[in-house]
Amino acid sequence: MTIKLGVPSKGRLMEKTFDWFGARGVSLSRSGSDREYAGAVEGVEGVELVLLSAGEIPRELSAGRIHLGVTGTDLIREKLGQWEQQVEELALLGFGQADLIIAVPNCWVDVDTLDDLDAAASAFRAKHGFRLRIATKYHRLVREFLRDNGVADYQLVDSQGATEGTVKNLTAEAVADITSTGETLRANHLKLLADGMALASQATLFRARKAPMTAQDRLALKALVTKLGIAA
Ligand SMILES: Nc1ncnc2c1ncn2[C@@H]1O[C@H](COP(=O)(O)OP(=O)(O)OP(=O)(O)O)[C@@H](O)[C@H]1O
Ligand SMILES: O=P(O)(O)OC[C@H]1O[C@H](OP(=O)(O)OP(=O)(O)O)[C@H](O)[C@@H]1O
Repeated sequence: MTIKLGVPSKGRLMEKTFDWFGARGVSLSRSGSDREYAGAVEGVEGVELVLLSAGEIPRELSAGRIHLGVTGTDLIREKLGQWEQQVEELALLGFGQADLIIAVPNCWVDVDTLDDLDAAASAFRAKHGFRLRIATKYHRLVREFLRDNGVADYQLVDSQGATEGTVKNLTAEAVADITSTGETLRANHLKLLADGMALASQATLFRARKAPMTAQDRLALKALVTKLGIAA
């Protein structure tokens, strides 16, 4: 058998992940054409590269189909209940930083904090007869964050992309999404709440707690983490 290392197959995390491993003497590369999801690992024995969507890596780790995986901390916490029992954080990789935040329209001049949002949500329900809508793809994280901060009278509406557009499109009153430069929020006339940061995320190397391993795999894993300069 081999140790399976899951890495994002494209997008913002792939190249930086390749660079991070490369800087530590483990060369990851896509083999074949640009469109073929096959990869190669050089510099360490017994490790196989599995190219996957960043969003699918949590599930593959949890199922034990990959032993190691690189993805955002936000995706692990959102997609895996009791994530710490399923995966171990081996290393924060120092890129892919993004914050999960709650944002409301700039024109809501009386709403700057979560307390204000709670008050606005109650007033909204009384006036409109339905709950204020917050668009997000981070259902678990946003529910937990708002519950812990006493915001009650809202409903989540699912948005899998272009979330900041939902306010202009009148399908939501507020959004909960990832931001890094803040440009998308600004361009869509949204402001983040002063205490509205639910999570600071970055790309992280995770180990699956339940992935089956032979004695040989354990040696390969040990050699890999030693080469990467991390403890496991
Ligand atoms: N500006 C940003 N916007 C969105 N995600 C970001 C940003 N910066 C870093 N990230 C992180 O990148 C990860 C998502 O990466 P990406 O968008 O490539 O994945 P994905 O949407 O699952 O990809 P795919 O389209 O292959 O399904 C998340 O962990 C997220 O926190
Ligand atoms: O703060 P910024 O630097 O502007 O980045 C934030 C934007 O980037 C992400 O969208 P992505 O590009 O993944 O597209 P999506 O809308 O399809 O999720 C995220 O959902 C925000 O919309």
